[in-house]
Amino acid sequence: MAPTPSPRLLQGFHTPSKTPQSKHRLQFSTKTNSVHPSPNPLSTAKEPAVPTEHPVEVIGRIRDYPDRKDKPLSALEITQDGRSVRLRTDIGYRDFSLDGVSVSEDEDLEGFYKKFVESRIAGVRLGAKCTIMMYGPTGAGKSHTMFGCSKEPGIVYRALRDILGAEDGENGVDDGGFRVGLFVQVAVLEIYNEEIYDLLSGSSNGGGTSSGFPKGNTPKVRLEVMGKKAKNASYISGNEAGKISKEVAKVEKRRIVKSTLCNERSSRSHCLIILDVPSVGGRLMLVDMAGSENIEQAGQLGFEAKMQTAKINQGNIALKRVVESIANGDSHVPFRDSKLTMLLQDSFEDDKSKILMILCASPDPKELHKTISTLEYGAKAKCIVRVAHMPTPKEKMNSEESSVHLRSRIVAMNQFIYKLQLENKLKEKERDEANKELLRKEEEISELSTRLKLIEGRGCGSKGRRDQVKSYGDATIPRSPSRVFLSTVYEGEEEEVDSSEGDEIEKEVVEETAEHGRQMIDEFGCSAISDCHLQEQNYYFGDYTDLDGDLMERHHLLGTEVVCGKNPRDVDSTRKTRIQNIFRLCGNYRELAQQVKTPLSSKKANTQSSPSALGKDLSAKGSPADFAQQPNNYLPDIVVTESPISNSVMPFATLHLEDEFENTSQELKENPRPVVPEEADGLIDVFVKWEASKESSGNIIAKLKVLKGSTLSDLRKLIEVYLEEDKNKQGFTFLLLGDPSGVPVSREKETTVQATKLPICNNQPNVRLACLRPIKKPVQRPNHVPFSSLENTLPFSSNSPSTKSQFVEVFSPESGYQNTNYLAGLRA
Ligand SMILES: Nc1ncnc2c1ncn2[C@@H]1O[C@H](COP(=O)(O)OP(=O)(O)OP(=O)(O)O)[C@@H](O)[C@H]1O
Repeated sequence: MAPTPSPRLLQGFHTPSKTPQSKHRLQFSTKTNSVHPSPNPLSTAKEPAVPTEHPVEVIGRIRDYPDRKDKPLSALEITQDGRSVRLRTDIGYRDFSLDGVSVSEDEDLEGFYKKFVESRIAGVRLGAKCTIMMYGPTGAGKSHTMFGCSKEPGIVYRALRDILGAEDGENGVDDGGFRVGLFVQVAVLEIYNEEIYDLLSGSSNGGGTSSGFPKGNTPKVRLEVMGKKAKNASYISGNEAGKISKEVAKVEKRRIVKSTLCNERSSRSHCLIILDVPSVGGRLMLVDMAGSENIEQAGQLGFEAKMQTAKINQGNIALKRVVESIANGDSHVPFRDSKLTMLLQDSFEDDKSKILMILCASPDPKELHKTISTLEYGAKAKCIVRVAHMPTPKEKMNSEESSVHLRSRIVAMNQFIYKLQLENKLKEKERDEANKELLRKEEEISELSTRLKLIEGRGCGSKGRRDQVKSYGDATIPRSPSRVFLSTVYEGEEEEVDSSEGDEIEKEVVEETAEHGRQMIDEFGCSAISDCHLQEQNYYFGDYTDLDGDLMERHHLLGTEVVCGKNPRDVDSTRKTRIQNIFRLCGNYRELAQQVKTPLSSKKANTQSSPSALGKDLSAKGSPADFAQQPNNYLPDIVVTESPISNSVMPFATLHLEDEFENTSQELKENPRPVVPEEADGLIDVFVKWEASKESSGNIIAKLKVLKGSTLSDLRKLIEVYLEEDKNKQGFTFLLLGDPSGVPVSREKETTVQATKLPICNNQPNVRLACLRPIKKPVQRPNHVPFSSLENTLPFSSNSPSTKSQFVEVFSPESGYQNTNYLAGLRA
């Protein structure tokens, strides 16, 4: 027999657009006659997959024959998978697909409960919401399944036991204490003639309360529906399943029953047992519906009976319409059509709620039409699917606003983070700079501390040395031939040197022999002698009055003495100017020394002209300090320390000593030191004057000491140094004969003409006269830097490029060959 669904159901699937106001979009399928209908028709369509769920689970329970002795062949066949029922008739059969089918003859209540209900009850303990409703015609076993019988408890008591926990041995069930302690609240309602009654309320002494149990057969309290719940419903609460079960069993007997043709104790009302688990938010609704019987078949006669039956069916019919409306996607779901549907509204609308519909049916072929009607209803309910909640436009807008707000906050936070990172980088940079500055300051402090210690260490000695300087002036120099260590701070004065000079001028304490000072005092009558140590090179000077009564100034540096007239300008000249001259001398000699390595004490070296040989001998002697400590070697009066300059000036210091031996005092003669080859050489005095002219009187302007082997070029350097202080300094040429009739020596020949070629002065063989012819063109003198290279320090008296180049060839480091010749010339 072909299924005959209602024309409305055959209209097919709903469309979501039809349920814009439906909070829960339930979908209903009409494929109830298929053997394996899909619960979700959308799953078979080629539409985008939408998350759905199956909120209504339909289970069929086929009761036993009332009379087992004379039972006909069953009209129902259960498939092997236990999910489909085949209804056989005389003209064919009809299959109904359910979620499960149980035959009570084969499966008692316990088995049925465990198989289809127990899992739902467990979910309620965890906070799920479940509605279990019994649907079927009268006498089909709804109340039997829900409440059981004396032999076996029904779902209500099993659920209470499972949720609350049964005492050991109670109801013959030992749960091992698993379900103990869960607190529940239970309300029992009855819907009769479309009125809600509180079965827990009313008692013989005034009615039940929420905290007590109703006593006696007191009138039932009618309740109003507020929203989706019965207002002011009584409830029983506790965690003892036994006590609550007893009360539920007691009030269940208060239901209105009536004997009908189909059921001796037919339930004339719908009974709802509502169990809440507040601690977890779980809810269990157990609904035993009144029989959906045919009025005539039920044998209800009379207007009142028919009206009662009609009211009973009102709930069933309303529930059926609700299911169909939800399934059809109607804009309006008639929940308010009956009290039953009003109280069941949450069961359909709540996303967390599931419905377990138990279809009770009789295997009796006489009840076939009622069975078909019941199975059709169940099949419809089974096909209801719940589409996942779709956000409403308002919710969507709120969500979008929320997303925009969050994005703006993210942007703001990113900007804030970026700002903090920049500030952090700046602070790190400042910290690094501060650390560097701190390190610099620490280095300065360390350096200053070192200087302070050095100064403090010199302090005592300096005072003594200054005293000795004074003794120089008083001509009380000890005449011991032994080395007298005379040390002074630079120039013996406490004046601060100009900072620009101070970097180059190192104040050092030096050891000085008494000979020089004494010689300057004895021979020249210097009134005061000051000495200093410039870059580890001795320099001392003093004033004296020469035989002509002229005030002269005598300088000694590196074996070279410079004697010059004490120009009145010198009185006003600063120490700085004097130091500049001395520095230039030192610079020249340093440069020379770097070019030529001359052994000091080797006589052979005096005749050797090979630079390599000279250097070799020097290296054989070791360091100057080692050399000075060798007993057979001459101890220079200049204490040479380990420094590039002192090493470099060592040969010239020795040369100077040769001269000193020639002019040695008696004490030195009494204690002759080993004569070194250089002692055979001597110095000649060269008086310098300008050629007499309109501008010059021709007086002697300076007296210089040079080596006999010196050339005019060498002499020029000394003169130019002297002339550095002369503001009217001019270039000059040497007059070989010392008078206007003399022929000037060209600059090119100055390097080849020895100073001894100059005319003898005052008939003294070791005295020469250098007459200078001024070159009119003034020469701009640059600011010289102490110890700079010669070409940068010494002024040029001629603009001739050849002269300059020659000059450079002699003294520049690149002119090793010429330097060698120059030294050889000096020594010759
Ligand atoms: N599975 C069953 N096994 C044994 N007896 C049953 C079974 N189902 C029902 N009965 C018996 O059938 C009778 C009717 O059952 P029940 O009262 O449960 O029907 P009902 O569906 O509730 O009918 P109504 O709608 O009129 O209340 C009861 O006496 C009950 O004991």
